[in-house]
Amino acid sequence: MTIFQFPQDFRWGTATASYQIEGAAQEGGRGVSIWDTFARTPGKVFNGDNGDVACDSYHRYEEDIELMKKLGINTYRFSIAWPRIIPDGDGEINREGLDFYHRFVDKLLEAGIEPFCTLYHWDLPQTLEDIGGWGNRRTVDAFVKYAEVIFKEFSGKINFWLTFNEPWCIAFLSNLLGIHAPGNKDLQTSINVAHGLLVAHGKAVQSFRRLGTTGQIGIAPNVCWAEPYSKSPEDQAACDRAIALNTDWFLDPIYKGSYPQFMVDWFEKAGATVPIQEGDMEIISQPIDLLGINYYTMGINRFNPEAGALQSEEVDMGLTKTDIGWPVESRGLYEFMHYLQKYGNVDVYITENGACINDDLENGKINDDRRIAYYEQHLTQIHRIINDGINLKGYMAWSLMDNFEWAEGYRMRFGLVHVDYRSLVRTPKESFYWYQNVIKNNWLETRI
Ligand SMILES: CCOCCOc1ccc(-c2cn(C[C@@H]3NC[C@@H](O)[C@H]3O)nn2)cc1
Repeated sequence: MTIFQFPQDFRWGTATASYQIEGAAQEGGRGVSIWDTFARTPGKVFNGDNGDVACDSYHRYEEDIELMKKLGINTYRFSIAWPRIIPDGDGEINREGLDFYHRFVDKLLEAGIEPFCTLYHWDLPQTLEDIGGWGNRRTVDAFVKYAEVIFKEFSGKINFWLTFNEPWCIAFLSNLLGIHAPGNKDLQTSINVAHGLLVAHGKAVQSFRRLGTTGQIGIAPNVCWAEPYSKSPEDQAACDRAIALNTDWFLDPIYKGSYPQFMVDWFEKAGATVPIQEGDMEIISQPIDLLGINYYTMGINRFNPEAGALQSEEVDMGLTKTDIGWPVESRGLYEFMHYLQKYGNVDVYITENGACINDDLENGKINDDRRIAYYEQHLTQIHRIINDGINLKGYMAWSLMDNFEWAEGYRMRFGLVHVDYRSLVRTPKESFYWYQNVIKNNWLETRI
């Protein structure tokens, strides 16, 4: 057995997102989001599942906060649903939506839990998608207006802010691969979306500073760490492209004021260009205070000219997989965090990490040992990373509870707490109690 002690000020938390847990999709003045539309499009979401009810956290948030208190977390990452605040995307403010989040945030603060707020976690008002979504500058300006409403309302209550969750998913998973909403499958569209959200990010950071909003602000890319299947230069280049599209494509503009040229050249060969306007890169590269990093798995990749826009194919190496099919390999988190140092030793929070393990109730318990093993491996890497002097300041497990896992619907379960979607009864899993013990001790006791 080994004991890994964490820093005294290390933040322990969990993460969720509005569309995945709230439900009440037609309540409180909420408008329609692209995920309401996408989920109702036949064949897009497993079993035709949608977020109409989800975990009903809109009504059960006090019960959720009691679970957080029991878990012992001091930080809770959530997202605000833009369609609850400005239902048609760019028009009237919905006071009822603001009041809901005030009640929620006040309860969190009462419980001694730090709110860690994501402004955009994929639920774009449908009216803005109807005019071209993030590729239309009107959507960018509407986002800034929405962000300013939230900054003015919650400054002083919220001190940790993220503009966007997983920009690669927003741009490429959703507009090149078509797997998430709105489901486009076009390279130029996806590059336009990526650029639009980056400009929106930069403008929102400018507003954050101008309004004197309390706290720190950043963005949360999801990581793709890939290592070459062979020593061939082609396989290494295929890995470089896969890593860069999730990370450098977004963080180079933010930290360096320019896109990674080798990727710009790669896409130009495919006939796609970045729609940069005068002043965009200066706006995008507004200094930020922190980074959220979402890590789930890593890949062993090789060059394959038939393997999509990047010609980079992940090879199945026979590793243990979670129930969503992702290899369990915590080493990639350690390697990535050292890769990230090229942007400086910036303050980083792991804003998502977790395992899809679909164990169900057995005699009133959920013995999700595989999830415990996943967390033990990844928290061991977190300890190594901190010991290397990297400014890793906190960790939020994905997720507090089972919830709507996008195109996978409700069949894929990432929660520390089981949700019975018929009764909405919440049941802490064995991993909940394991994580509770880590938090209480502020140390990790490995079993080997
Ligand atoms: C067959 C081709 O496949 C291409 C890759 O397809 C995917 C799908 C899904 C993901 C994905 C899902 N998650 C978890 C979420 N993070 C945010 C939060 O809302 C969680 O629910 N992270 N990444 C990545 C890649």
